[in-house]
Amino acid sequence: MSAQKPTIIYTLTDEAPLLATAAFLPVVRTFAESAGIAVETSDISVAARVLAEFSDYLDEDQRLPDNLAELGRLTQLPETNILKLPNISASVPQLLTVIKELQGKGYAVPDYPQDLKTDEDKEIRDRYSKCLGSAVNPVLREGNSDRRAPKAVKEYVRKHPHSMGEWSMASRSHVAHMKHGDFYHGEKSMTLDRARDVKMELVTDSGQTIVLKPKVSLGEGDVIDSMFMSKKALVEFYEEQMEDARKTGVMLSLHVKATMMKVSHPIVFGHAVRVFYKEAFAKHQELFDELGVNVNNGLGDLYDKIESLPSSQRDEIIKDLHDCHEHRPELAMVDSARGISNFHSPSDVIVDASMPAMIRSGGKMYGADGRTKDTKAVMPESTFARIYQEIINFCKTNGAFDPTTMGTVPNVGLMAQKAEEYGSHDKTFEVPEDGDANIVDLETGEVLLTQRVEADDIWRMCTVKDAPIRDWVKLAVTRARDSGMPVLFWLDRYRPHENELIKKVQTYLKDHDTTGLDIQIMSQVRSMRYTLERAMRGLDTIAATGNILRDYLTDLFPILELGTSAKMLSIVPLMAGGGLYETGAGGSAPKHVKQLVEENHLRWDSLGEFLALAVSLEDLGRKTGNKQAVILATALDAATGKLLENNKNPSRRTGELDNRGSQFYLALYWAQELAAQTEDEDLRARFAPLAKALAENEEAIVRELAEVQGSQVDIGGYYLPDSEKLASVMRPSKTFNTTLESAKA
Ligand SMILES: NC(=O)C1=CN([C@@H]2O[C@H](COP(=O)(O)OP(=O)(O)OC[C@H]3O[C@@H](n4cnc5c(N)ncnc54)[C@H](OP(=O)(O)O)[C@@H]3O)[C@@H](O)[C@H]2O)C=CC1
Ligand SMILES: O=C(O)CCC(=O)C(=O)O
Ligand SMILES: [Mg+2]
Repeated sequence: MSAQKPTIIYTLTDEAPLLATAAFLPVVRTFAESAGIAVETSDISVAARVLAEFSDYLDEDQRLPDNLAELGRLTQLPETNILKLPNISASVPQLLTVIKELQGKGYAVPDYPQDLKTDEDKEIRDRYSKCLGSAVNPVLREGNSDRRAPKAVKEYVRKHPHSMGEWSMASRSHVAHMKHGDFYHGEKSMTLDRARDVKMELVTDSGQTIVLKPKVSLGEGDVIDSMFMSKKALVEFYEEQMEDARKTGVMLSLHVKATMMKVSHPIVFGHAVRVFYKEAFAKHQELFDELGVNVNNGLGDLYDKIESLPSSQRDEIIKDLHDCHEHRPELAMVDSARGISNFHSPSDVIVDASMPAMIRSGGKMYGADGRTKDTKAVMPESTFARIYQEIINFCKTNGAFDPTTMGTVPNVGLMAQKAEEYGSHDKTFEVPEDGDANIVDLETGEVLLTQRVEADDIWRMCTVKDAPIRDWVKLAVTRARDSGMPVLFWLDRYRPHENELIKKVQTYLKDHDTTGLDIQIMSQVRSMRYTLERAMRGLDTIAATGNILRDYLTDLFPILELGTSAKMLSIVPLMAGGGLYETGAGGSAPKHVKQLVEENHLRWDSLGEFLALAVSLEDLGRKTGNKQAVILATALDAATGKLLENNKNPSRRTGELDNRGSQFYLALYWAQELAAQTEDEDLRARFAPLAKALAENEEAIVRELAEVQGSQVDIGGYYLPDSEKLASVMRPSKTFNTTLESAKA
């Protein structure tokens, strides 16, 4: 970061948000620099993270610094101001494509070792695992989460509601989750009486002690959990559900979050694929083992691996796989036109986005024939699955929500310092043998938590530090006070972990003046019910939740309320005093890249960026006493309001206004707001000519932006696009570019 100049760090990420950034950054810089603010970039794309991790394999001029680690360090400084766009949390199949693209571009990064034969293989695999899954967010999110729909967005939706599928009382869609043997039913939890170092060990029935995690340092008041998922129970559950779906003729879909729960959920996913194709696996297991097939990476992995076989052998396998469909239920599809099912890749169906999409569509998903159908949504882990059944019940009884009248459900989520599942990745294991899985105090040898496990069960430990819990309670009280809304803590006293949290919430609430506030604690299912009943009547309710429900609810409610979580304000007040401003609550929208490359239309909505930038500028202005930054922020908010009022959001249809056009309108309205304000003469004088020039050229610019649409474009790569090609595709209006350039000091 520059020593004197106040700085906003703008992250460069992946897929659609990276494309949008190529167009938006020049606009941001033009405005920010007028207030003496530097806008620096930090590339934390999955490609950049791989290159940084394997610098030692690269030529000197190809090397990249470890930007993520640097940003992680900066989160600990009070002056830090980061604008974070969504990034890919890569599954193994995605990582393999990244590696292939980088190698094709002359970067000598090593192959991803599928089979661990040597120590070197293991080392490379360990290094790659740092780039897998949710590897960025837990590092940067050194604060709890505050996500909400701004008033202007709610007002916009009331005028321009999105479509909602109809719910029928006769809908057969439902959620299927385990009733025993999953993490929920086998959880143990405790609050530490003092700081302790612990280890995770398995004492096998054969008398061996296997240390799985040698040391975890914990502080006084930290909450720790030990939980396991029984493989036997999981496989039985899948078998039952698949049979039930077949018998009753309902489609089957699987919803996991293999990216965020990057160790446990790929395994959970893999078992589903193996059970579904049981006979084919039984017949070809030996060959699959030889080929190194790993269906934790999806059926796509199997298809890739059998490519190398002689065609007769390959055809036999494919036939055997197809035969399995004869006595299995119909599978929900990700892309029915291309025959890509729900089992193809663990990162294609991610529960936070997939369940809300289904609920928004009246409980339906796509089948192989391209038609939408009722579905059995299989979500093995019951801990959080039950909330979805509750909303399905509600919609079946009361019909779909009406976006023009429904209340809003903001979220205050516990996630700082790798809270709960965020910190579980290096503490999750597939159990090698039957035995006792113990969390043991390193100094005293005391067994703090013990579980009876069997071979192939998944055993994991989660932790939450005490300070983030205090901070979360404080944030919830602050939001209740600022908004006047009631707060519900979604905590289930029958779940050991949440029972520990309840005690802490009750204690820490006493640190605050809560007079006049409506703060309640209810189990997840009751919380859902209570919140939905209120939302239906137009009433607002803040959900204060743990990390997973933070993730699930901040897609669920925005998708119902606003049609997309891209229109959310998503703030992470860093515990060290800085700010992390996230853009929307959604992901990196791979489908949008496809449309851009094929038709040169980017339907990505940058509203999340606009909203986040305003808060980032305001925060920077207040903290550094930079009045111009605050004026920029106020003007930007007004411009965003005008953009919504005039409905200049990107359209989904090629040929109509897209992301680039929407950004042009934002620049126009922002300049007009600055030209109209009277608080700062310098800013007025600087932006009045720009406002005038952009307005005069509106027609030419919109035409130039529309003209390019409709044909293919080349951005020189997917994970590591060529920056010049990207700039030329994303900035196609000469008139806009030169007008913007003319505003520079
Ligand atoms: N904060 C983060 O870093 C996050 C990262 N991710 C990562 O993103 C990737 C994709 O995840 P996925 O589950 O497909 O979820 P996404 O949120 O990326 O996509 C789901 C759908 O939401 C819509 N959408 C999301 N953002 C926007 C936007 N700004 N403008 C318009 N529409 C939007 C799109 O709908 P449509 O196609 O109908 O236009 C999109 O296809 C994964 O790698 C995942 O790990 C996911 C969530 C958060
Ligand atoms: O970190 C991730 O993988 C995704 C995070 C996410 O979906 C969210 O924060 O809403
Ligand atoms: Mg999410």
